[in-house]
Amino acid sequence: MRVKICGITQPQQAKAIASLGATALGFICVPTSPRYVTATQIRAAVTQLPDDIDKIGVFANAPIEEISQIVNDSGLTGVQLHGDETPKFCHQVRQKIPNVEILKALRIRSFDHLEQASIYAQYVDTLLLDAYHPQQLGGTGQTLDWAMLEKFHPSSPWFLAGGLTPENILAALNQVSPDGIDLSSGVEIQPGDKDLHKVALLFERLKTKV
Ligand SMILES: O=C(O)c1ccccc1N[C@@H]1O[C@H](COP(=O)(O)O)[C@@H](O)[C@H]1O
Repeated sequence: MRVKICGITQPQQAKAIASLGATALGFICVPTSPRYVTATQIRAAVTQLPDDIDKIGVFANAPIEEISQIVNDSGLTGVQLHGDETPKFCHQVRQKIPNVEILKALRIRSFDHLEQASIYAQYVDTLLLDAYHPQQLGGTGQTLDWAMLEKFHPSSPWFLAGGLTPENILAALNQVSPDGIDLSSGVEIQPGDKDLHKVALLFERLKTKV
């Protein structure tokens, strides 16, 4: 299973989290976020990471030119579209930067909202389900109703996100079977400052999952 730790701001923490077992690291490219990092900051972390770690930039309603420029400048290998991007926009991003993984984050409000996922699955590589918050785009620590996802089997791989922690991860994975998990505030001391003890505990807990 893929494990993405998101909201990385410090190169040393990026290296440590990769060596603890993360398969992907996320960098927030949304200027209003307390976890925001510039392309230069991302590059400083990316250049110290092994090739087999996915480096995902998180964007929300950013213009395609800006996404493309940041990918080129930073060495990101994937982009997570976390705003109100349409399927058409996702398709245009793929055409502009074809060799980069495209993840579409959907902030799920209700069971009906899950239907959107099948539409997006045609245009992106990977889906990511996050909890809906009326004021914040992400990194909220709010969990999804996992029971709602028990029968969620989209045609593309998908990540479970939203309020995951070392404490609740096994309960979540007992209810749903995603291809990957994504944690941010659940493994932090404060926004952008990861708690390496919590990250280590997460991987200890995941090892007990059969
Ligand atoms: O983390 C942020 O500040 C952020 C800002 C804008 C869009 C997305 C953001 N984070 C993403 O939110 C999810 C879930 O986070 P959490 O585990 O509930 O704290 C995760 O995918 C982050 O990439």
